[in-house]
Amino acid sequence: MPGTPQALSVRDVHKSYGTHEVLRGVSLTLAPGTLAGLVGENGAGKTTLLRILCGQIAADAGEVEHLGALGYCPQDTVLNDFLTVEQHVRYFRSAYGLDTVDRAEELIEELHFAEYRHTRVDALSGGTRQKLNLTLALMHDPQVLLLDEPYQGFDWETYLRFWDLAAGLRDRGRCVLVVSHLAWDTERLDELHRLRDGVAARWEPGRGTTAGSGAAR
Ligand SMILES: Nc1ncnc2c1ncn2[C@@H]1O[C@H](COP(=O)(O)OP(=O)(O)OP(=O)(O)O)[C@@H](O)[C@H]1O
Repeated sequence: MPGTPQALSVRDVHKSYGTHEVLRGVSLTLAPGTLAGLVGENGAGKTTLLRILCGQIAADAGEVEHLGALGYCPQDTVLNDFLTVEQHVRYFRSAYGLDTVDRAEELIEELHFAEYRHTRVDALSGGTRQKLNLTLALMHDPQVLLLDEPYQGFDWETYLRFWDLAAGLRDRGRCVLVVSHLAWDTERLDELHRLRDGVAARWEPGRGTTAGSGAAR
């Protein structure tokens, strides 16, 4: 809708690694209260785009804007093997400047791993590490969430809980972008975008792409 502030706005983003042109003008807009998917084949540039969106790397050209705080859950967990779950939460509380860890506690309960609160990361299963990774990305209740393959290693129950969590965030007005190499469970999404040949396009599986990639909603 014209005039409505977008939660995330990406305009004509370009990125090359040496002579390898990965992003060739990506445009994408997401409104507040949107649960969106971004799919693309291995190597399509999804992680590159997310790293640009969260400021980890610079684009060669283009503009990115977002409302409020941003949460980024990277594909690889960024955890310290020698710290417990609770120590990670305390560390991130301080990094985010939060008064309480109430939201982290809620997420730990929602994702069902409270029993590992005092366990060191090197003794956690891969799925539980990923639950902690997700909790750390969400515990400051960001307005915009960028989740790179967030359900890797989750068992079925946890996978379903993840989607409940994502839908709940959307219902509270958050903008959630779930990135995957598979167009899987797309009916859970409000909208789906595909990254291909360096550009993003709105995509309806089985019905093809829609011209004008940035013209979401
Ligand atoms: N730091 C880097 N230096 C050089 N090339 C890179 C770098 N990071 C990524 N690439 C290349 O850029 C392309 C896009 O990589 P990227 O990780 O963004 O893709 P992706 O869509 O996330 O892939 P996947 O689904 O496998 O995670 C790949 O060809 C990759 O090899």
